[in-house]
Formats: sequence, structure tokens, C-alpha cells
Amino acid sequence: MKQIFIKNGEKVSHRPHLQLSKPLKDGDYGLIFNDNTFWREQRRFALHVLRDFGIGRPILEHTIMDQATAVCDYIRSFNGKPIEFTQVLTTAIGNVIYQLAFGKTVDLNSELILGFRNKLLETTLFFAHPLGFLCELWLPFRFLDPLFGGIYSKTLKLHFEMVDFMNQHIKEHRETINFEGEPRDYIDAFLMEQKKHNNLAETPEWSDKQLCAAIYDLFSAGMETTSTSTRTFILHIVRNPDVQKKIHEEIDREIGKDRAITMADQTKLPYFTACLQELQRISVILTLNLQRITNEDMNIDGYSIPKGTYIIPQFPSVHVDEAVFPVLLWYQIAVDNIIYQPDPHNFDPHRHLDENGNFVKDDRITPFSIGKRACLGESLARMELFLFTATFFQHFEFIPEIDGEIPSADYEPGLIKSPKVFKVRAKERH
Ligand code: HEM
Repeated sequence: MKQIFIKNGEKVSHRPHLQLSKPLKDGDYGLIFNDNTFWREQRRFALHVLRDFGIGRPILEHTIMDQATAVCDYIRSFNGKPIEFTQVLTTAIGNVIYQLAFGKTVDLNSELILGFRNKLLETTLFFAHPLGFLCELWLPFRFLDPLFGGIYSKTLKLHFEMVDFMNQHIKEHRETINFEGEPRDYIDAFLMEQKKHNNLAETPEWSDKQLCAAIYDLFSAGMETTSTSTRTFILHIVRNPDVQKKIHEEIDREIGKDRAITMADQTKLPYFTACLQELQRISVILTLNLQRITNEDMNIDGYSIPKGTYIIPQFPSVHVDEAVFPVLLWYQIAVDNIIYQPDPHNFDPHRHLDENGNFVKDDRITPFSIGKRACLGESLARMELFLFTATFFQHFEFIPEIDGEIPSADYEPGLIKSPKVFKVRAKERH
């Protein structure tokens, strides 16, 4: 993987052109499927904004901490009755992108973000529909829509409802922005940059179309991936009560119950950090990674790959390879050195700890992909996963919906590896 995506990174840095970009976005706009002349600059710009709001002014860390506290209040309101997390996590995690894009959040009980997410998921599904495949071959196949029950028109309708929503925000921002002050959010930062480029609102790179498509992509790439990872983490921990016990012991010992957990606490929680790395090893959230296309001829290990070949990095081929990640029987280490049992499908955080209990970062675990088109939101996603889940386990013990019935680790078929709906009960710990 490293040989292809890092050593030869430049040759595989492009994305294939999507035929559907034309009717959906009026061209190659956005941050994900843009194979245009300006993707590098727009990627750099997006990373810069994320860094500014994440580190320069830690607005996003505060938003995540507030949302984590709000979710804890929501969990408390169930008084130990079973909870299903999809709606609340979608809204809380969607709120982080909402803050980034629009400079505000919505109430956790609002259905707005959930509705938004459902539209996004439905739109994405069209790409896996037979008519979607046909349209990618030749766009005029879209005229066969009536034969397919109107799915193309329905997708377009949902898509443009979201586009209208974003354009409305862009309009409001343009009316209220203070060009002399600090940007409130992504839209402000973009409009300021647009102005610096002599108000090139009509040129592709700094156009409103690019801004709208970029925000759209931040939601579609950053919301379902992160909320599903968080749900999957809760599932693994409920399925492994011994792991949960150790998490509680570590949080109680290092942080206690009375203060909010911040990113600065991560180094104090090596066991918990190992659990998160194990989550990312075992559950690569995209069942099929995003495509790249070779922009030069390549030769890998004697195989020649011509320019224009689609390639897809599939990280589970490393993450769940028995030879790479054997089960580590921790309790036997002291006695017998290390004993291997080839079962990389076990959730086992001890793989990521040394004999002194220190966390060991593993470069073979790459849930955010590697190279020039690796996930743009990696630091934000890592911050969300840590702060949300550590705060939940600081306050609650999660147990199966029915005593003794461990929730299943089955997944829904789809582009995102999402656990089948499960419920758990939460016991307040303090
Ligand atoms: C657990 C959460 C997440 C996971 C597992 C994840 C994973 C990925 C992966 C595997 C890719 C494909 C990279 C490739 O082509 O090789 C990707 C791309 C991308 N991700 Fe994420 N992601 C997550 C969260 C986020 C967040 C929070 C954001 C932004 C707010 C985000 C924004 C993006 C964007 C814009 C791209 C396209 C980058 C490009 O083409 O240059 N992601 N992500």
C-alpha cells in the first residue's frame, strides 16, 4: 500500500471523473470527486480552515465537548431504559460540521440534521443503483428513468433540496459577513478568500458553486462515517465487558468524574487510546474505499498499470490479515513471551500496548487512507471519536438491552459498514 499510495503518491492522486457531476453539481466541484485543475488548492484551503478552527481557535473542540455533554443528558433522560443511538449521534456529530460550515448548532431534539443525513444517504445510494451505473457509462441513459420508477428524478430532487439549503446559508453569510473580522465559519473563510481573489465568484475555483459543493462534501464525508464509528465503538465495548471495566478504571484513576475530558487528556489514557486504535483496525468504515485513477503509467512489482486505470485502496486487506494482526494472548505474555492465534477479527486492545502498558501507534492501521487524497477530516474525526466516547464512558456503564444477551456484531450491507440497529442500557456510574 505504502509503495503505491505514498512512494508513487503523485501518480495516484487523481479521482475518476463522475458523469453525474454534471447534472448534480454542474461540473467537477467540491472536495471529494473533483478531478479538476484546482483540487489541490481547494484541499489546502479546507485543511487550513479545519486547522484554524481546530487548533488555532479551538472552536471545534469546544463544540464537541458541548455536544458530548448534551448527549450524556439525553442518555440520562432514559433512566436506564434501552437506547438506540443513531438519531442522537447523527445530530450531535452533524452539529460539529454544522458549526464548522454555518457557525452554529441545532438542538439535539431537532430532526433537521437527521433529515439531512437521510437525504444524503439516499442520494449516495443512487451511485450503487443499476441506473446509476448506466449513467456513469453514458449520461443519456438517464432518460430511461421512467423504466426505473423515477429514481433518478427523485435523487435529483433530494440533492437540490440540500443544495438550496446550503445556498440559503451562503446568501445569509454574504449579507452579514464582516470582512475585517475573524471568519465565523467555513463559509466566511471562503467568502474572504473569494474577495481576496478579486471577487471571482464566477470563476470555478472561488465560485459559489465550489463553496456549496465543498460544504456538501464536508457533510457527506464527515457525518455518517464518524457517527457510525462511534456507534460501532459502543457496540464493541458492550460486547467486551472486561474491556469496559478497564476503560472505567483508567478514566476514574486518571481523570475522575468531576471535570470535562479534553484532548490534552489523551496521553493519560493509553488503554482507552488503544481501544480506539483497535476500533479503527477492526472496522474500516468504508466497505469500498473511494476510487483513484492513475494519471501516469506505473510499474508495481513487475506489473504494469497503464495511465487511466481505476484503483481502490482496500485497507481491510491489511487490517484483518491473519499474518499481520494475530490475536495476542496478553495474559500469557509474561509467561510464554507471545502466543499467536490467527484471529484478527477479535477486538483486542492489548495489541496496541507495550509490556509497560504504553500506547503504541501502529502505522499499518490506516482507516483514513494514506497519500495525497487521504481523508481531509482525519484530525477532526480523531478528536470527535476520542472526546465523545471518553465522555460517555466517564459517566456511564453500557450494558446489553437484555441481561446476558450480547448484541450481535452483524452489519447492514452498504457503502458504510454500519452495525445493525442495536439498543443498550446506560447505568449512571457516579
Ligand atoms: C471516522 C471518520 C472518518 C473516516 C473513517 C474517514 C475515512 C476517509 C477515507 C478512507 C477517505 C478516502 C481517501 C482515499 O481516497 O484514499 C476519506 C476522504 C475524505 N474525507 Fe474522511 N473519514 C472520516 C471523517 C471525515 C470528516 C470528519 C471529514 C470532514 C469534516 C472528512 C472529509 C473527507 C474528505 C473531504 C475526503 C476527500 C479527500 C480528497 O479527495 O482529497 N472525513 N475519508
